[in-house]
Amino acid sequence: MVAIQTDSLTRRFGDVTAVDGLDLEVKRGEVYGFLGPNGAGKSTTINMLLGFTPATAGAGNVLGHDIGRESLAIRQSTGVLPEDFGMYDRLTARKHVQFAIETKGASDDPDALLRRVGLEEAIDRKAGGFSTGMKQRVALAMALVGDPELLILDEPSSGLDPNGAREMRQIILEEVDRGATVFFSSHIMEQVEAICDRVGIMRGGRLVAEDTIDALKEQLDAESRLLVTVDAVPDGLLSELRTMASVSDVHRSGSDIVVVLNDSSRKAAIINAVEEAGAEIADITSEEPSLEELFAALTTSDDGRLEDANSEAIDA
Ligand SMILES: Nc1ncnc2c1ncn2[C@@H]1O[C@H](COP(=O)(O)OP(=O)(O)OP(=O)(O)O)[C@@H](O)[C@H]1O
Repeated sequence: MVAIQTDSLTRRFGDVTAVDGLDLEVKRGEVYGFLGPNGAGKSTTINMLLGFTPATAGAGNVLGHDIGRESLAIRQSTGVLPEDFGMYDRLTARKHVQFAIETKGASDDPDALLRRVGLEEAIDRKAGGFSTGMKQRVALAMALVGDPELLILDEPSSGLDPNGAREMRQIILEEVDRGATVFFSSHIMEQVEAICDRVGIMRGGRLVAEDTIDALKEQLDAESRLLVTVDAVPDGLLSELRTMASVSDVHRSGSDIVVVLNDSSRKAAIINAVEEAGAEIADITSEEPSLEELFAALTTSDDGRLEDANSEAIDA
């Protein structure tokens, strides 16, 4: 079953094509991370999915409802945390959540929802004095009203401190456990890596990559690094390693031999070669590329190659 589907969805603002022929498919029960640099078209896509912005061309449906004609039904069964969330300064946190409960015809307990998002101390306080993170928590409580089938969260962790971001992650996982689908945009790669089943990466209004994080790393031929700590580097070893298959770089960094590989299954062969050359291995560490590097590769370079941006090398 599909939760979100778009077909060549396009939105232009004058000369700017914010979203350009987007084909998305998010399955029910999935946690889908919608990524991309500033201005890539994420919020515009979300606004079209919810009927806040009409599409210029293309089509889409959310939970089986057409985004052009049935946005009310979509919003009724979706919990939304919008990018710019306006609050009523003179209303308390409880009033905000009560308002969302009434709008949805739900029967939640507003205090329980506010406790769940960590705002138990501020239930009766007016939102005018809330910090950005507190407002974000109220918005999340409102999004959770009515146990929605789908949560659409635009930058859910913005303004949250590290504890808040962790709690947000926990709540998202609890929602998925009860069967919800979660579609969220984020710039926090750690968070995305921790909870997403799949990610889609937008650039210039187009989806430039979409898959599981592991599969994306493989598709990109992403480089992994093997750090072999040795007692001493035998003469000629570095040159020998450089000639081995799948090795793209070899250098020495202190007592480590750093081998950059574009096929992580070749690690055992490297370790064997180091041992056969007579070096005593004290430690072996392997570093896989991070989502951060993957994101940078897909959104900044034309050839999609990963940059080698880690330790400073001292060439032997
Ligand atoms: N109402 C609007 N009028 C004119 N241009 C707009 C409007 N909304 C968005 N845009 C433009 O569309 C493009 C995509 O913007 P959008 O807000 O969707 O990006 P985003 O990926 O959500 O960025 P961010 O990560 O900064 O939130 C940008 O060039 C933006 O300036």
